Amino acid sequence: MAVGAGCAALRGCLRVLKRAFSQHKGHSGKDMESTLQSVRSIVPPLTTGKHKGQDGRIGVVGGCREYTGAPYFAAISALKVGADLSHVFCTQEAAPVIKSYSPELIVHPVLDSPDAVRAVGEWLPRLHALVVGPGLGRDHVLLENAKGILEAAKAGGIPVVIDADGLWLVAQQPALVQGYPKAVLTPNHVEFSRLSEAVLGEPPDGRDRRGAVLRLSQALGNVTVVQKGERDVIADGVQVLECSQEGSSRRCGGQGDLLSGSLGVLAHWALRAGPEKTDGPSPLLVAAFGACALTRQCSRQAFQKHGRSTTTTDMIAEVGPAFSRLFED
Ligand SMILES: NC(=O)C1=CN([C@@H]2O[C@H](COP(=O)(O)OP(=O)(O)OC[C@H]3O[C@@H](n4cnc5c(N)ncnc54)[C@H](O)[C@@H]3O)[C@@H](O)[C@H]2O)[C@@H](O)CC1
Ligand SMILES: Nc1ncnc2c1ncn2[C@@H]1O[C@H](COP(=O)(O)OP(=O)(O)OP(=O)(O)O)[C@@H](O)[C@H]1O
Ligand SMILES: [Mg+2]
Repeated sequence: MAVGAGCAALRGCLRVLKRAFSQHKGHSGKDMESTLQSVRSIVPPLTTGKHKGQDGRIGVVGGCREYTGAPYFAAISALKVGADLSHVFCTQEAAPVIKSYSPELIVHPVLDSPDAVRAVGEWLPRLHALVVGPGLGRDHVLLENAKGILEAAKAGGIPVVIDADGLWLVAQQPALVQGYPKAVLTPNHVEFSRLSEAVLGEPPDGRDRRGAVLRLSQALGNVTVVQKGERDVIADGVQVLECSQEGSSRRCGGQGDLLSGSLGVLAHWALRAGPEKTDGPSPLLVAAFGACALTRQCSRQAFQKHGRSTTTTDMIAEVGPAFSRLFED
């Protein structure tokens, strides 16, 4: 018993040392392959003995008058990656639009109601992960409701992926995610600058992206941060990974939504598998790397077929084949 506990502690120490040593070095092709292998280890097997919901019940908080595509892209991506149920919590006006895109999503028209936080809160215990922000918009009432939902998710220990206007909210109130170990932020270039200025009081150093992402992550109490770009840079306060999986030169809107929706499922799978399985990088680093690689591979495959006319819908059609290619072959 004591020997077993000692071995587990030693393995834990070795993991931390390995992570600390890899903090400053580049991420080579060999590292990429070993991280992809870690992603493969968290993917749950498809077996006949499972019940609906076991492989993931994901919620997306977003969808308003202006933006109905973003929450749809995030929620459908979660399903296509392998979640069993995908919910969207949006405004009353956005709900019929999102429902009409897909009969597969469960759409709750609650986000602009006076008791939005209670209504979503009732669902939270049934969700494995929450994606906050795609298509949320910047309306004050919606942001306040998203804030209440985020606080309830934290109180319930639910993993949260924060993207798009959810990051706008966090830039106004960084304390919302400060030190929450199950949070992942997925800023694009502009969102990253905004967050850095809000949290660190200065714009990021563009010559040292790895350092800039690590500093933001540390300042937020080791929250996982994914800076999207030509290469995706991912840090969890201790270690930095880069994903340079080949994507495409198409920069149509919605690709980030595919990433955040996929990450919702992968975060759940990775945390469930735990650090013993991911062996080296933390579960959320592995999940984030997996979502980045998958999004870029979808972009590559869609671009091979559609070239300049590639849109996010074409990329979503590639989620299945891209996932198999990266994580199952
Ligand atoms: N079909 C839809 O419904 C979509 C809705 N979206 C939503 O639109 C809302 C606003 O999102 P935005 O991403 O526009 O955020 P912002 O409103 O903060 O705008 C960011 C601006 O930065 C620019 N930008 C992005 N990457 C850049 C880079 N590398 N260098 C320089 N400029 C860069 C963009 O063109 C954009 O104008 C969010 O709610 C988002 O989810 C997007 O997700 C796209 C798809
Ligand atoms: N210059 C680039 N070259 C290759 N891939 C890129 C480039 N910029 C972004 N990407 C990839 O595109 C995906 C989305 O990143 P992007 O910066 O477009 O997010 P976003 O602006 O939040 O998207 P959205 O329109 O969904 O809000 C990520 O997987 C990222 O790796
Ligand atoms: Mg975005």
